[in-house]
Amino acid sequence: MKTPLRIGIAGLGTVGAGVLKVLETHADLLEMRSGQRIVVTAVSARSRSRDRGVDLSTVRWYEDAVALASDPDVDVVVELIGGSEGIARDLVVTALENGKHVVTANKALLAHHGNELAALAERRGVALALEAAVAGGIPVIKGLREGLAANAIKEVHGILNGTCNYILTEMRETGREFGDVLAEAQKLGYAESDPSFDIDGVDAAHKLAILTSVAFGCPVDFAAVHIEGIRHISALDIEYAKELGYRIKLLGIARRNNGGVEQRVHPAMVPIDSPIAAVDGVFNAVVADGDFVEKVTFVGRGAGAGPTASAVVADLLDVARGRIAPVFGVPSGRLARIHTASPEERRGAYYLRLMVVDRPGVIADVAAALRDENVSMEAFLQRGRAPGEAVPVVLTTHDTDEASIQRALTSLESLEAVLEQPRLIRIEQF
Ligand SMILES: NC(=O)C1=CN([C@@H]2O[C@H](COP(=O)(O)OP(=O)(O)OC[C@H]3O[C@@H](n4cnc5c(N)ncnc54)[C@H](O)[C@@H]3O)[C@@H](O)[C@H]2O)C=CC1
Ligand SMILES: N[C@@H](CC=O)C(=O)O
Ligand code: NA
Repeated sequence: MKTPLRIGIAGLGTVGAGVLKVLETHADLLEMRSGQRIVVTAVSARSRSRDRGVDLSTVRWYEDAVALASDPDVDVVVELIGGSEGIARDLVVTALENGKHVVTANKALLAHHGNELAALAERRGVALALEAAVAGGIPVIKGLREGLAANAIKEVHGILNGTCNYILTEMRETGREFGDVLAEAQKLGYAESDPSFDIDGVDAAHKLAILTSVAFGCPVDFAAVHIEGIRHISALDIEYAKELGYRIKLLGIARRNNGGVEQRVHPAMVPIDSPIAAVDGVFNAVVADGDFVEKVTFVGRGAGAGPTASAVVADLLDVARGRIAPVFGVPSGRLARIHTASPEERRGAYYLRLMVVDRPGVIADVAAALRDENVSMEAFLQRGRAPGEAVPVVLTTHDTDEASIQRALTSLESLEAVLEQPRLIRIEQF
């Protein structure tokens, strides 16, 4: 019988408490599957008194999480504190330097420091496992790195933030306000400790940067991701999307383009009958397009205690089985830097909403601004009459260059009859 695999968990919040629960519930099942008992020998968290539903009285408690990384009775450090700097980074670096395996759900840390941490883990011959960091409970890292390893990947895209998808779904289905739904997502344990990371698209960008590295075999390059969030999505846009046959989703897209790879996170309209449009609530979806397998879609819960803990514990099983994969699918010295294609190189359709003064000649001015940039309109909506007052005018375009639509937008903004900043949402046809 093998000696137990001893783990130390730093951070006992939503995910940490979830991991304790899975380990307790499935102790025998996990041992049967891996051939090794997994035992928690040490923990660190801010509040010692909080009830986490699991008896921790025999477990060593560290006030200083970094000290846990030097405990001789810990084989694997599970980092569930969060944040790209400070304590989480110090803990992971110390654990790897001490030759301990690390399992983490921390996408911010990996997006900013993944390259050097992967190199350090390789030098020490230990695992740095990250399944929980991207799309929560969906085994998308394993899916790409192992299941699709025979393919050159052309594109990977998807819904990568559960909080935003939950907010957009609730707004659409119930007409509730953005702020109320966000508070609920926080209560459910979906949101980041700073929820602006969710709603401003930063969390999805962290995940996309990691996915891009695994999909294309390049170093993680968070700075290369173009990021827009969902703050400006209004109930009006959600209604118009419905009417035009679309749903609004916050998407992450990494696509080969002009010899490079473009990486973008932004809200997009997707056709209502596309598979991704049906992915609602806290669910995430990742679609990978491989040259031999073609499109593969992964769908599941992208946030919350149970789903995220499921991914953390699966990584612990890999460690117990002695399986140490290259962190990003390729040994870190062989990750090949790749040219970043600018978002300006996008070609596609767009939705545009303007608030204009309802008076003769305004629509002709709008049409002229688009004509001057060679932008062709596909649909046009203006309902109701409010002479002299603000009314919404909505249009969609045929495929056009991003650079052209951005120039047209600048002209439209400068029209005296355009009263608010125009809203532009990309339309993605998958
Ligand atoms: N909540 C979710 O659905 C998901 C979260 N993640 C990631 O998992 C990580 C943890 O997230 P949550 O559990 O949601 O956060 P949380 O805020 O619920 O828990 C964080 C824990 O870290 C502890 N902590 C903070 N500073 C500490 C310190 N200096 N020393 C020791 N402990 C400290 C807190 O006491 C708390 O127990 C983050 O990296 C997050 O991005 C990843 C996927 C899903
Ligand atoms: N805040 C994140 C948690 C999972 O990564 C999300 O909402 O997706
Ligand atoms: Na995952």
